[in-house]
Parts: sequence; C-alpha cells; structure tokens
Amino acid sequence: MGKTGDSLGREARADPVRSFNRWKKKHSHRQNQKKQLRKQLKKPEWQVEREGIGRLVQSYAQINVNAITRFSDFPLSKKTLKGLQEAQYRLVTEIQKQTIGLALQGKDVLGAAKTGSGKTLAFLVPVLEALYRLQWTSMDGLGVLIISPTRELAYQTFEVLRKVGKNHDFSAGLIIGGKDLKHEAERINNINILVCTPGRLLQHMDETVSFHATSLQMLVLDEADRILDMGFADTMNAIIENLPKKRQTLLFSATQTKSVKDLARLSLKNPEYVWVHEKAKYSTPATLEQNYIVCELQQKISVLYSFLRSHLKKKSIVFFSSCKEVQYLYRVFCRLRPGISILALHGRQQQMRRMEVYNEFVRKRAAVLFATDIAARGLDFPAVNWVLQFDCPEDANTYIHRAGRTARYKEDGEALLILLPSEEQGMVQQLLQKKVPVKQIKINPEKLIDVQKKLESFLAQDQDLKERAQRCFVSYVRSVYLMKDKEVFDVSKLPITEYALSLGLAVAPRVRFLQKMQKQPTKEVVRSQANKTIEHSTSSLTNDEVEEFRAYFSEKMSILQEGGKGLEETEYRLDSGTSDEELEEEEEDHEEIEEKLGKARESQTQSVPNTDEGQEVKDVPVQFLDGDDEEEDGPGDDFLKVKRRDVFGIDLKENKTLQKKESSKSSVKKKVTKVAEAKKIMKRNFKVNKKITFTDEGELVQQWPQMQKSATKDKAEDDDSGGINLDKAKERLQEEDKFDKEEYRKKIKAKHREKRLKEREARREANKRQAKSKDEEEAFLDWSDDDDDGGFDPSTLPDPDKHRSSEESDSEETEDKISDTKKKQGMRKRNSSEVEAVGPASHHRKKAKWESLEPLDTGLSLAEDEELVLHLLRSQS
Ligand SMILES: Nc1ncnc2c1ncn2[C@@H]1O[C@H](COP(=O)(O)OP(=O)(O)OP(=O)(O)O)[C@@H](O)[C@H]1O
Repeated sequence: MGKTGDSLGREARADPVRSFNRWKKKHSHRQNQKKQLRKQLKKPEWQVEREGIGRLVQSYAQINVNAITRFSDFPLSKKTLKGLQEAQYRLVTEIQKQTIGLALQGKDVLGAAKTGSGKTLAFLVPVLEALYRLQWTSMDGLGVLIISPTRELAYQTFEVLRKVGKNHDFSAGLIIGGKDLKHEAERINNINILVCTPGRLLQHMDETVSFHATSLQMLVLDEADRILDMGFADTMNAIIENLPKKRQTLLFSATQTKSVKDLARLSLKNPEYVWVHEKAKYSTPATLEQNYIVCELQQKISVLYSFLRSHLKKKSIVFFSSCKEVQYLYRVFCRLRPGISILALHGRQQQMRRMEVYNEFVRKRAAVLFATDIAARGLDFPAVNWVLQFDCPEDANTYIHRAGRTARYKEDGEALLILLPSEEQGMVQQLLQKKVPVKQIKINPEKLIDVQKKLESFLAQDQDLKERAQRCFVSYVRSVYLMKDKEVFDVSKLPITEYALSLGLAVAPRVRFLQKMQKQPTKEVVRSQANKTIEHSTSSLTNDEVEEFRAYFSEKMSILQEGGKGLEETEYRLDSGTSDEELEEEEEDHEEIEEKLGKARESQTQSVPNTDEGQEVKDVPVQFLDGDDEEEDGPGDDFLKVKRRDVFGIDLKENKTLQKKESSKSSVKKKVTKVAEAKKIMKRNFKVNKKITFTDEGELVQQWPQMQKSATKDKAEDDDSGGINLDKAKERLQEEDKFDKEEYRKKIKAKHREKRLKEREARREANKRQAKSKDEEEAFLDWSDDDDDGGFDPSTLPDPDKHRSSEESDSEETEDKISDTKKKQGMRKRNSSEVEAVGPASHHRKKAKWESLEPLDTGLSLAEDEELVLHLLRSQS
C-alpha cells in the first residue's frame, strides 16, 4: 500500500500540467463563488445614497458650532460641498456658522446679521440639503419657496442658488413681476425651488389653477422686514395661509423690527433667534467708514456733482427718495457730463431695463448708480467704494441697508449721508441709537461746483426736461411730507423756492397740499401732539394698528387728491383740491407711498427718545477722498452748515374713523371719473359753482355754466333748494336750447341785414362816381356848344339806385331766408338784369333826341366826330 501511495505521489509530481489544471479548476470555482456572493451583496445606488443620508442626518445632532470653521465641517452632501468649493466658498461666516446647523436640524430660524455677512448662503445651504435629504425629484413639485422683497434681490438669490446648487438635480425657477404670467404658469409646477417676489407669487396662487404648494417643505423669507415695510403684510398673510402648516421656515434680515417678530410669531414654530451681532459695538460692518454732511437743500445737486467730479475712478451708489428725482437728476447729470458713466435704477423702469442696469453696474469698475430704495436691500454689487445718501433715509434701518451696499464681506467701503439742517439732529440721534458710528465732515465751499446755471439753460431748451424737473420737485416735497417721522422730516422747513431754482426751474411749481398745510398750522401742531402721545403709548404692533396706518396713508392720499380734509366739504369740492394732472401724479406715486406705508408702521413702534448722545457727533473736517482718491481723481472736497427743525403730525384716532369711511379707497386706489364726481355733487346737493370772467372794460365775457336766459330761468332758480333734479334739469336744458336757437337766428338775420346795407352803400357810391364822370364829359360837350340844351342828357336816364332800392326793399323779407352764397349770386343776377332793363330804354331815348336835333358842328373831322359819339355811347352803357 505504501508503495502504491508513493508511486502515485511520484506520478503527480511527474505530471505538473495535470496538477495545474486541477488547481486552476478549484481557483476559478472559488472566484465564481466570490463573484456571485459580491453580486448578491451589491445595493442599488439609491440605497447607498439613502444610507449616506442617514449617516448625515445622524451626525446633525453632533454639530458643534464652536468647532466649525469651514463648510466641510458641517455634515453636508458631497454635491453641495462640491458646489460651494467650485464657487470659492470654503470658510464660513458667523451667521452661516450659527444658523446652518440649526436649519439642518429642521428648526425654524430667525436670523439677523450685519449687511454683507453672508446670510444668503446661510439659508441656501439648508435649502439644498433639505431637498437632498428627501431625495426630491422634479416629479415631487414645489419643495422650497424663497420670497424676496424686490425683483433684483430675487434674481441675485436665484443666481447664487444656481451657482452653489449646480451639482444637484433639482429644478429652480425665478418668478418675479414684469414677465409673462402665462409663460410662468406653464412652468411653475415643474419647479422644485422657487425664488419669487410676494406679489407675483400671490398672483399665481390666485390665477394659476394648476399651481399648488401642498408638498412644500421649507419657506424662506429674505429681508423679511422689508417685505413687511413694502406693505406686503396682507399679501404675506394670504400666501402663508396657502402653505402647508407642517413646514420649516427661515427668516433673515440685517435689521430686526417689531413687525418681523410679529411675523415670526405668526409663521415660525418655536423659532431659534440668531442675532449674530447683537452684542457687537456697532450694527454696521467694521470696515465701513461712515460720515455725514449737512447742507442746504438748494446746495445738494452741486454737492453731488462736486462729489462725482472728485471720484471719477470709483464705483458709487447714490440713493434718492423718489423715482422722479432719479429720473430727472439722471438725465441732468448725463448732460452735465461729470466724466463717469451714470446708471439709473428705479421701480418705474421696465423689468428688462432693470436687469440690464443691474448687470451693467455689476460689470463696471467705475460708475455711479442713481437709485431708489429698491437697491437698498440685499443687492450684492461687487466692489462698491461709496454709498452716498442724497436724501435722508426714512429711518436708521433704511440707512443701515443703504450703507451696507458697500463694505461687504471683509471689503472696505465708505458711506456719506447728506442731511438738511432740519434733519440733522433727529437723524443723527436715531443712528447713534442704532449703534451706527457716523461722523460729521465738512464741505470745502471753494471746491463746490455750482451747476444751477447749467441746469437753467438745459431747462430753457428742453420742455420735457423742465416738466421732469417740476415732477422731481413735487415728488421730493411730497416724499418729505409723507414721512412718518416728523422729528426728522418737516416739510414746512424746506426752502421751497430756493430748491426749485437749484433744480433749474424759474419758479417753484405749485404744491397744493403745502398751501393747504400753511393755512392750518395750528391744526397740524395739535395733531402732532396727539400723534406723539399715541406713539409713546404704543409698545407692540397689533393688526388693528397696522390697519390704522394703512388708513393713515390712505387718508394722506385722499388729502392729496381732495386738496385738504380740514376744509368744509363744500369748500373743498368747489375748490377742487387736486387737478387731473396731480391725480395722475399721485397715482404714479402710489408705489412709493406703499413703501412709506410700511415704514410708518415700523417707525410707530420705534419712537426715538431725545438723548444727549446725538450731541456727541464730532465736528471733524474730513476730506471726501482717501489718499489714493486724491491721486486718481483729483483733490477731495469738504462741506457744511447746521440748523434746526420743527414738527407736525396727524391724529391717528381721527384717521381711524376716516379709515372706515374710506376703507374701499385704502386698499385699491380708484381713478375718480367725472361721472363719479358728478354723482357725488348730486348726493351732496351742492350748487354748482359759477365762473365769471370780465374784459378789461368790465364787461361780462364768459359765464360758466352758461347763464340762464330762457323764460324758465326764474322758476328753475326758485326750485333750486334740493340739489339737482335730473328730469327738471333736462327740461330746462331743452328750453334753454330752444331759446338759444332763436337768439342765434336773430343774430344771423341782423348780421345779414347789416352786410346788405353795406353792399348797397358801396354800390351807391360807385354810381355816384360814375354819374360825376358823365357830368364832366357833358360839360366838355357843353363847352363846345353852350347854347345847345337839347343834347344828350344822361340825367334823363333812370336812376339805377332808385330802381334797385325799391326792388330790394320789396324782396328783403324773402332774401332774409336765403343763404349768403345764394344771395350773392342773386344780387349779381339782379345787377345784370338791371343793366339789361335800363340799356334799351336809354338807347331809345337817346335815339329820339338825336333825331330831333340838327347835326352839331363840333369843329372836328367826321371821323373824329364819330369817335366822340362812340365814346359817349360806350360810357353811357
Ligand atoms: N463663506 C463665504 N466665503 C466667502 N465669501 C462669502 C461667504 N459668504 C458670503 N460671501 C460673500 O459675501 C458677500 C455678501 O453676502 P450676502 O449677499 O449673502 O450678504 P447678506 O448678509 O445677505 O447681506 P445683506 O444684508 O446686504 O443682504 C457676497 O459677495 C458673498 O459672495
């Protein structure tokens, strides 16, 4: 046996091929088994991803805010991290560090941080992660809603979202006004992340049948306080009502107001309040240098021009209080050619133009943007060096947002606020109270370039520009008038005439509400006092109060339209407070007033006590330019002067009652038609007013309405005790009409008669002249034969005038009824028939005379005699 085994082993060793084959077989078998096992073990991709998500979610609980410095320190999806890295975002900012973790954990967050501190990514990262966690697809519909106050901000947020979220598969859409609603409606249902403005969103909710937000996971309100400021409180409430209650809500802003907290109370559940810079010394970026100057209103344009001339290589934004100011000053400055490109951005521009301007200003390295407050919030223009606030902001919050367009994310920037002497104290106090470090700097009057003369010459040549200047004037004055904070804004202190001149106008346009206001100063002061009492007693904003303010501004609007509520109703009607043009103007200004409306609510809750802090402003003369500027742009300038202002206000209680009356007006401003006006007059039993005009001699030339002349006049006037009776009025009108027609006919007749008499007189004169010439000819004949009394006697001819006169007087009555042209033709015919009738008779008589007479010896030749006779005959005919 042992031998046999040995022999076998030897055989195997002897045949290596066989043993290799055997090994190979075993090995491949094992490999196949492994392969099959691996195949069995392999999970689908979605499953692996889900497991990864699970791990991420598990680590949310372990997020340690203090340990986070980079985005990669957060448990984020690879796709989001990749997007952030590709956009060069690696290190987190403070607000991102503190809020992203909370938002990932699914909490509602109310976040506030200084301007330019990166709030956009603080909500966009959680947005992407929320949908990623749920493995959202386009089939799932709307998952996240991001609401921004302005179109530009929505557009900007959308762009950042596209950049950071490009590795995800979600669909994102931008829905803002100014575009085709139908086109949007077709696409809106395929959008997973919707960036929009509130008005447009609500429009889709109301009008786009297929649009719904039932599966919404997250709502983001960017610049929430601004959304409310712009009068969108009702819209927001309506939107929120259409959203599912089970959702996550994030709310961000650089400034926190009471109204935002109210909104948070309504829309956020157990929110985490994150106010990053609450304990910071200043509420504005540390890299922002802030100054203010005080100058007279009429100097402001020259100050701006001088500023631009000395900052030609800088990028600046200049804020104005109204669209019409931007429109006019943009045009004027373009003509002044300061040497830097000027752009304008305001709410009255077409959406396309707004986008173009936005992109153009983003691209430019040196330019100046004239803008209204639509550019004040959230816009992230790169490398802006200067923010100049040409008109005083409504409040400290608006100041902070405007100034925050520069010095963004670790960059430097400078802000300059121009204040009127009357605005200085109130505004500076507010700013200091809001922890805004502003210093006063001065103007160097020598460096101030006066442009008033140039403006005057522009306006003299260009009517359109002149009208724009007038609109700018009214718009500015009105904006000051509408400002709620009367501690700062006092329209009665404005140097109206000087301001108009500084705009290039020869005279100040009439501003009705100012005239009315000047007539009732005592009333205003009383109202102001009442207003103040209410302001101080207000600690929180209730819905009623919001409505009260809406009413207040509605009332303001109606004051503007009706020319002053303080007047007796009859009086204001007759006075017709506002012209059509003014009404139109006010309609245009509605948008702006809506903005003020929100502001009013806010300032109501934030009355500023007078502290001495305001006095601490240092009066340091500082140049406009830093060292570099001087080299680049020429020498810098300094400016200044100081004064005080006064107060007036409006009684809120009074407005509350008025609001009830005018509630319909408050929400939607209707155009007042002439029919509506007439109906109102009828209802109020007004006597229509009469306008009487006299000539220089004191004669009545025109009466409006037409003076009653018919027989019914007295009767009608007696009836006029109870307003306008339409039937009676109609009857009277018909009577008047008849009477007028008769009067007219009489007048025409008299006119015709006068004309005929003149013509007759003219003819008579002509005939006399003719007769005279004949006499002369006869005298010539008589001279040749004095004794001959039987010669040709033209006086024997019938007097054509006599003949004509009798004929005319007979036919006068008939002729009166003939039209002018017919009559002329008729007269011409009659004249020719008269000649025809007279001709043969005279000829006959002449013939008789010549026959009875001896031939005359004229002393001429026969031929000459014949010629003389022919001549006499011709002149006779
Ligand atoms: N982590 C980051 N790393 C680098 N840059 C960042 C970061 N976060 C934000 N930024 C940049 O900072 C700038 C300001 O960001 P953002 O617009 O989000 O500020 P904001 O706080 O929303 O300002 P505002 O209050 O004015 O709206 C932007 O240019 C943005 O690209």
